[in-house]
Amino acid sequence: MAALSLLSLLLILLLPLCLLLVLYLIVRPRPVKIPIKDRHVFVTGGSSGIGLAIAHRAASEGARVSILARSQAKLDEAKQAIQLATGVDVATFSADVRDFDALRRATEEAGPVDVLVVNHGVYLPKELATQELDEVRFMIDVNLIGSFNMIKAFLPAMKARTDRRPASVVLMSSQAGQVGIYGYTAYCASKFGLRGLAEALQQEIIADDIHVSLVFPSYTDTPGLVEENKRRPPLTRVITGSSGAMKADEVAEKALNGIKSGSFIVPCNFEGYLLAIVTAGLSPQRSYVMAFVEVVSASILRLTALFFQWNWYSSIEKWHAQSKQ
Ligand SMILES: NC(=O)C1=CN([C@@H]2O[C@H](COP(=O)(O)OP(=O)(O)OC[C@H]3O[C@@H](n4cnc5c(N)ncnc54)[C@H](OP(=O)(O)O)[C@@H]3O)[C@@H](O)[C@H]2O)C=CC1
Ligand SMILES: CCCCCCCCCCCCCCCC(=O)[C@@H](N)CO
Repeated sequence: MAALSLLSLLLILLLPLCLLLVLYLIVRPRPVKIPIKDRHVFVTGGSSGIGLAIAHRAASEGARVSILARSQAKLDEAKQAIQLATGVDVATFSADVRDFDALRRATEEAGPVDVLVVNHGVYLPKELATQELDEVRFMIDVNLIGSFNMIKAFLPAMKARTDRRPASVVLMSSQAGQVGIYGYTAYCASKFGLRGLAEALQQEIIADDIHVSLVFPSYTDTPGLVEENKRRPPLTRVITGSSGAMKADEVAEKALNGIKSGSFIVPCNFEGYLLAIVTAGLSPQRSYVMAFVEVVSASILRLTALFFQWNWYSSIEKWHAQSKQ
């Protein structure tokens, strides 16, 4: 009897250890560290919000920083703020990410980039039934096609870089790129699109020692969010109610840590970790510890996710019942 319980105890201990060992051996791509100090970090949308916070942090960590956005006035303001705080001279590029030729000119002027942070983005929430197609196209063009444009324009010089250390392409998604949310149809589509781009691109550029990170922030206090708040549909508010806004600098810290540790998926808060695990799917995973957590918690988190959906659909039902009265 005692021997039997000893055996089962051994098995209970051994099984997870074996799983850890297997995962340690098989996780791909292999772990990598991306240094930031003395490297060229290029941030789109670097004149405001999350992008500005990332540029700021990268500068204070000793990177050479360039920022790109449309408004030269906002770029100058950002440049000044970063210079005042860190003493680092930031290069600015005024261009629209929808204009591929302008991006080609920017890459020629900027020189090879080591960490390309494709962060720019626009969000105009509305139910699809009433949203004009122009607004839909605007979000897809800027968020998705604009990201393609950036990568197409900047990747050739990144591949040809003489700095042989590992490089990084970072895409700023959103939790709305992991789960569909009422009022965000076009925005969700643009951000879900980035995931397909990122997963496929990682396979294509791994041989160049370039590593993709996909960042998934929740609501973040930024000038963009202030505008979004003014037009967010009531049901969007109800469904996302539990998510308070993070500070842009907190998100920037999570993003930079994720980039430096070469993480493919970069969550930004606790909810984000749960979302990352439950939506892991076939995404690459470099960390055997995270892989272990994904494998053992998959079913319980799926159950949790179903409860979330139950809650969301109850809210929608209740809303419609009330508005009919
Ligand atoms: N804030 C939030 O709650 C969340 C944001 N995100 C994502 O994070 C990213 C940054 O968001 P946030 O900091 O809030 O945004 P902001 O609106 O504060 O800043 C957006 C930045 O992108 C630039 N930009 C916008 N359109 C273009 C364009 N066509 N070409 C070049 N640059 C452009 C803006 O400059 P200019 O207007 O001068 O061009 C600005 O620098 C976005 O991708 C967003 O989807 C994800 C989750 C939550
Ligand atoms: C196990 C399951 C855990 C589930 C947790 C689910 C939480 C979902 C919250 C989604 C919030 C969306 C924030 C996007 C904001 C954004 O991107 C802004 N730019 C939008 O305008």
